[in-house]
Amino acid sequence: MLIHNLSKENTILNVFMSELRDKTIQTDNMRFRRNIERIGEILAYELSKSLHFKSKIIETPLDTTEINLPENEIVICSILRAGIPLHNGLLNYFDAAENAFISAYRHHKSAPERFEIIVEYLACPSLENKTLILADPMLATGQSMVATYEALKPFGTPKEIHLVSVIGAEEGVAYVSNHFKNENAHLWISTIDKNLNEKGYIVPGLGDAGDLCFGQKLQQ
Ligand SMILES: O=P(O)(O)OC[C@H]1O[C@H](OP(=O)(O)OP(=O)(O)O)[C@H](O)[C@@H]1O
Ligand SMILES: O=c1cc[nH]c(=O)[nH]1
Ligand SMILES: [Mg+2]
Repeated sequence: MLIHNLSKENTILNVFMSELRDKTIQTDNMRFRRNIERIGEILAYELSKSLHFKSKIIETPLDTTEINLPENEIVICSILRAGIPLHNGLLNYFDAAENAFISAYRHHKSAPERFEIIVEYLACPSLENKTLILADPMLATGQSMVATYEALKPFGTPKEIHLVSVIGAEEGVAYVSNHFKNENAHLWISTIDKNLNEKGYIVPGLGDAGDLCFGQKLQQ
């Protein structure tokens, strides 16, 4: 799997990242969601550099011109809840993409450090020979991404897979990297943090992305 870590370069992305992480600024839910969406747009732009382009002739009012346009049939699959603003950002750029949604949440069992991934809802078009984008802002242990990919297998075999995320933990990045090692796969990520705490939260991270987007939920 090819890893594209955007934090290696200084860009405007750093402003959006600093606002997501800042414990005061991040309490503005609308700004938090919008910053994730804006990062989705940046990641879409970066990912677009790896698409397959074909030349097309366009007629302007004055003449014709040749331009290369992407040919990929894209399906964006986001993981509820926190995936929704990232999904919107990707869809803002990939106008013609088809869409899939999956609910994968970490269900904490008896001890806070133990959880399993519960997949309950799944809506997906055919993935056969398409370009699959899996979007989730947080890549902590990597289990949600992998459980999602496994749940999507009955919908067909994509010809390439792009994982899109905002913050990953080194452990989760290693886990998905290993899981997708035999696939034509890329990871597009804003930054990678060192640690995971005992509850599976990324450190320094930003906290609970789902809650920061949409408010706290009652534990099931
Ligand atoms: O890499 P992992 O260890 O699997 O963790 C990442 C997942 O955890 C969060 O979801 P959460 O279960 O908090 O659901 P939510 O989006 O509804 O808050 C996050 O949005 C990812 O989906
Ligand atoms: O740090 C983390 C890990 C998983 N999910 C989150 O929202 N934050
Ligand atoms: Mg959450």
